[in-house]
Amino acid sequence: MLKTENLTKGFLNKKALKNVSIEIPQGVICGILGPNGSGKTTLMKIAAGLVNPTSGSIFFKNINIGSKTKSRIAYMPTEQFLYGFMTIKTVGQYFNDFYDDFNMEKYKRLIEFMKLEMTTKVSSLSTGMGAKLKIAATLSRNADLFMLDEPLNGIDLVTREKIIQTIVETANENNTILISSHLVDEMEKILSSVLYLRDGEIIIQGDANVIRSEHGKSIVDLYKEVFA
Ligand SMILES: Nc1ncnc2c1ncn2[C@@H]1O[C@H](COP(=O)(O)OP(=O)(O)OP(=O)(O)O)[C@@H](O)[C@H]1O
Repeated sequence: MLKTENLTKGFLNKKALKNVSIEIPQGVICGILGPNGSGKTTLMKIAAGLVNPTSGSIFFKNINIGSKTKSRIAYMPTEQFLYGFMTIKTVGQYFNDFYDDFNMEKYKRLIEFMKLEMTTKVSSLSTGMGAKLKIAATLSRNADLFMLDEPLNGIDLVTREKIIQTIVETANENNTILISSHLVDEMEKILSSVLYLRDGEIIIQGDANVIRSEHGKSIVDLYKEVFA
């Protein structure tokens, strides 16, 4: 579903991605795992069509990333991208107007599940509440590829569980979910595929069960070993 060939991205004298060649199949929840600065966000931004690679290629369903692919990809950045003056209700209306694949019923259900109120203004949300809103809005699209950059950061334990549950409910055989995270412990149980990124390079990639059995350890333990 998402394929890159020798993807490289340079910023001035820094290479954020170095010859990254990956293939992420349809129907998986794939973790992009790596420490700070390893290139996770850069990879997602290139796949979302927001950043151009310096060299190499990237395809989504065999089409070059561009205007055609953007409408099928739902990308949730780490930063808050919703306007402070909006209420949770108007965020839903805004998404509904903007994206043909937006499911307002799912949005209403997720807002309730996350214990948010439709009348609350974005500017008055706490960090964790803002994170829940971003997740609800992004996962209410019926996209083919969802990319969630650090969806659990700064979020309390109970809410992290809710977010994980929502991700699992959204996953199906027709879509792909890509999640970048440092909180590998909590992600382990839902990841069916993983990419380990170090310093812009892919060091391990593939099916989570195959990687577990090849290395004789969990995804978390392998993470600790590789990045120790
Ligand atoms: N716009 C930019 N200008 C210059 N350097 C950049 C830019 N964006 C990213 N970088 C550099 O590219 C490298 C990879 O950054 P990236 O944000 O992709 O990492 P990350 O794995 O998402 O990190 P984190 O976990 O801290 O969010 C870092 O060294 C970063 O400083």
